[in-house]
Amino acid sequence: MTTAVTPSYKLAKNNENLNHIPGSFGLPIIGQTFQLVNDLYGTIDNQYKKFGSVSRFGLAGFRGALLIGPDLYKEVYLDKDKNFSAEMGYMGSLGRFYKGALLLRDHEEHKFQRRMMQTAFKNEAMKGYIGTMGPMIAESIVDWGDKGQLLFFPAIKQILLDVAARIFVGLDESDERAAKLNKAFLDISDGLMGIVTKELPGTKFRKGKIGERYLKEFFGSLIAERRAGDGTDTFSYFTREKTEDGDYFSDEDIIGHMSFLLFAAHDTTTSALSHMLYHLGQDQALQQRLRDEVMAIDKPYLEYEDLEKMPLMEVAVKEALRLHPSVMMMQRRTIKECELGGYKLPANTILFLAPQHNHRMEEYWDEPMKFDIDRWLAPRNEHKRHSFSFVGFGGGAHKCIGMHFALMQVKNFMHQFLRQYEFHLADNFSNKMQTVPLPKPVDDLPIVVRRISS
Ligand code: HEM
Repeated sequence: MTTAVTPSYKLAKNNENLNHIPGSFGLPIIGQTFQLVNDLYGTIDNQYKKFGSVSRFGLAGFRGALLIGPDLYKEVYLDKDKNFSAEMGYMGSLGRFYKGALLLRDHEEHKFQRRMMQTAFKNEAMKGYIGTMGPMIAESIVDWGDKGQLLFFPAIKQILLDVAARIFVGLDESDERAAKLNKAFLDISDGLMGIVTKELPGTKFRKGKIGERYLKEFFGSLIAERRAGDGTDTFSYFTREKTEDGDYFSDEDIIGHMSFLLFAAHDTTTSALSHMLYHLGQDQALQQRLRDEVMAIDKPYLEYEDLEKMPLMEVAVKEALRLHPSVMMMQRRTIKECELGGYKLPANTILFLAPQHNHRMEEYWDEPMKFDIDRWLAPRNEHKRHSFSFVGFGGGAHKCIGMHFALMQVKNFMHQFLRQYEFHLADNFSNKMQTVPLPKPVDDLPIVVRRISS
C-alpha cells in the first residue's frame, strides 16, 4: 500500500511579504473588509486607479495580492505552468467546512475528482432533471398571483432548496429528511460567516459543524443503497461513477462533493435570479420581450430541446451576473514564485480575484453600468472582446461545472413565471443592494405580482 505524501506547498504558511507591491493590507486582521462590504466595486476600482492591476490587499484575516483585469484572470484560470492552488487559496475560508470539495483540489487530483461528476451533468441526466424541475416550479408559484406583494429572495430560495433536495439528492419535499438536509446545509452556510472558528457553544461555527456532521452521516448512510439502485438524482449518479481503473470513488469523496454541490448550486442561482428580477421589474418593455420568448415555446413545461429557444433569457441572466456576479471574490495561492502583471509574487501568496470589476471595465463593455442584454447579441457581441472579460462562472479547470444546470434552472423558472405573471418592484423597495457575503437586494426584493388574464 502506498501512502500519499502531502506536497510541501500545502504545508507552507501564507506569504505576507509583499512590500515590493503597491497598496496596503489595510487595518490589522480585517484589512479592507469594511470598505468592501460598503462598496465592493468602489473599493476595487479605487485600488485599480491608485495602484494598477496588482496591489497589496487585506480581506477577512488574509493578506495577499488583488488582481484586476481579464489578462491576469486568464493567466490564473488557465494556469499553464501549474503555479496556482485553488485548495490553498480557499483553505482558510471554504476549507473550514468543505475540505476535499472539488474546488479545493488542485491539478491532477482535481481532474481525477471532476470525473466523478461527468455523468451527472451530461445530456441524458439533464433531460431527466428538466422533467422534474418544470412541474415542481409550477406548483411552487401557483398562488403567487393571490399574494399581490411578496418577497422574492426568500421565496426563490425555498423553491431552489426543494428542487435541489429532489434533483440532487432524490428526496421528495414531503420526506422529513429533506427539511433536515436543508437545515444542515443552511447552518453550514451560516457557519462559514462565523467570526469564531472554534466549536464553542452558541457559535455559528458550532452550528455549522453539527450540520457538516449531519450531512456526512446522511450521505454516508445512503451510498450503498443508491449505488445498487437506478436513481437518476445527482447523488445516485455520483455513487455509480467509476475511476479509469474501474473502481468506485471513495465514500469520503462522494460525501465531500455532494455537500459542496448543495452549497455551490444554491445561493449562486438564488442571487442570479434575484438580480435578474430586479432589472426586469424596472423595465416592462424588456420583461415583455422575454415573455414573448417564453410564450413562443407554447408548452406547459420546457423540454431539454427548448432551452436553445431562449437566447434572450440566457443573455438576460448573464447580464445580471455581469453587473452582480454571485461569486463576488475568488481566491488562489501561488505554489511557486511567478510573475503577474510585471511583479514577482513569492510562493504561497494569496491572490484575490474580484470578477465584478472585470465586468464593468470600459475597455470591454460599452456603458458598463447599464443593464443592456443586447450587448451580448450580434452585431455587438461585446463579450467577445476578451475571453475573460466575463468570468461570472469562473474559467479554466475550475470553471463552474453546474453552469448549464444553473441556466436550465433559470430558464425553467422564468418560463413558468413570465407565462403566468407580470410584475414590478414594490413601492417600498429600498433599491439598496448588498454584495457581501452574498450579492442580493438588501430588503429581499419586494415585488408586486399580477396574474396575466388568459
Ligand atoms: C448562477 C449560478 C452559478 C454561478 C454564478 C456559479 C459560479 C461559479 C464560479 C465562479 C465557480 C468558480 C470558482 C473559482 O474558480 O474559484 C464555480 C465553480 C463550481 N460550481 Fe458553480 N455557479 C453557479 C451554479 C452552480 C450549480 C447549479 C452547481 C451544481 C449543480 C455548481 C457547482 C459548482 C462546482 C462543483 C464548482 C467547482 C468546480 C471545480 O472546482 O472544478 N455551480 N461556480
